[in-house]
Amino acid sequence: MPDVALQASGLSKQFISGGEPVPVFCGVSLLLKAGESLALMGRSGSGKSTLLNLLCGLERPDEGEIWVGGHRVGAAGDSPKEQPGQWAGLRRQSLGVVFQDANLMPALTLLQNVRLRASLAGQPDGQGPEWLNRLGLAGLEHRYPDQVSGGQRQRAALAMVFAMQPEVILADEPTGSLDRHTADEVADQLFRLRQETGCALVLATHDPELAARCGQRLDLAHPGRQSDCQ
Ligand SMILES: Nc1ncnc2c1ncn2[C@@H]1O[C@H](COP(=O)(O)OP(=O)(O)OP(=O)(O)O)[C@@H](O)[C@H]1O
Repeated sequence: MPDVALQASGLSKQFISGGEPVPVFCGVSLLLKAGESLALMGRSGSGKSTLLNLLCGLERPDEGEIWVGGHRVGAAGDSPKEQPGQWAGLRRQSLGVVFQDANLMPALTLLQNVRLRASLAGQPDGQGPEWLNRLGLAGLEHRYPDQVSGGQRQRAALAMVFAMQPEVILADEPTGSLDRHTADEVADQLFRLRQETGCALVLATHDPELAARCGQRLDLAHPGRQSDCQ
């Protein structure tokens, strides 16, 4: 695994709403080595999800560059024709993305979801039961996502992402919809497995306790950040 897992430099993004530009953030930079973790903090609407979308290629930056595993993969001026395939390959193999919801395919069991994700990443799918077991889901392998609780779905989504053995996990409020006790359990499993596997982690969260478990913190609500945007 390369030493620098994820790097971004000078990222800026604005949307157009009602014909008017709406700046979200400007000049955002970050650097994560293998095994490091970063909490993305900021009030609602400060751009946490938007930044995660840039870091996994679902949105393009207006300015700035992104490197994954030492390779420059995204820059503001890149041809849109070249980028989708490159980013899709990274999301298949190197970038494990955990969104707030809609991570699991509803027509597949938890085990089938984990196996599919592992095999798409070129990893052994025979370890699916083990990943589910490590996330505390033994016995639920053959249930469908709508037959388990929200916390169990979040754990299955994490099992799926760890089964990819990615270089980087990007997680958007992975415990946001859970009660405190379940959120703590899911967070414990997330950080334990992150440490074991050595992947880097970027975590968008409103939860200061969860953020405190990350080695680095980036606050998108920092005063002046949006007013810096021209
Ligand atoms: N496709 C879009 N078109 C226009 N504006 C958008 C679009 N997507 C996001 N925005 C705006 O960009 C800003 C940042 O949104 P984003 O979802 O990244 O914030 P967030 O920090 O993740 O919020 P939350 O904590 O509520 O999830 C918001 O003002 C939002 O309304």
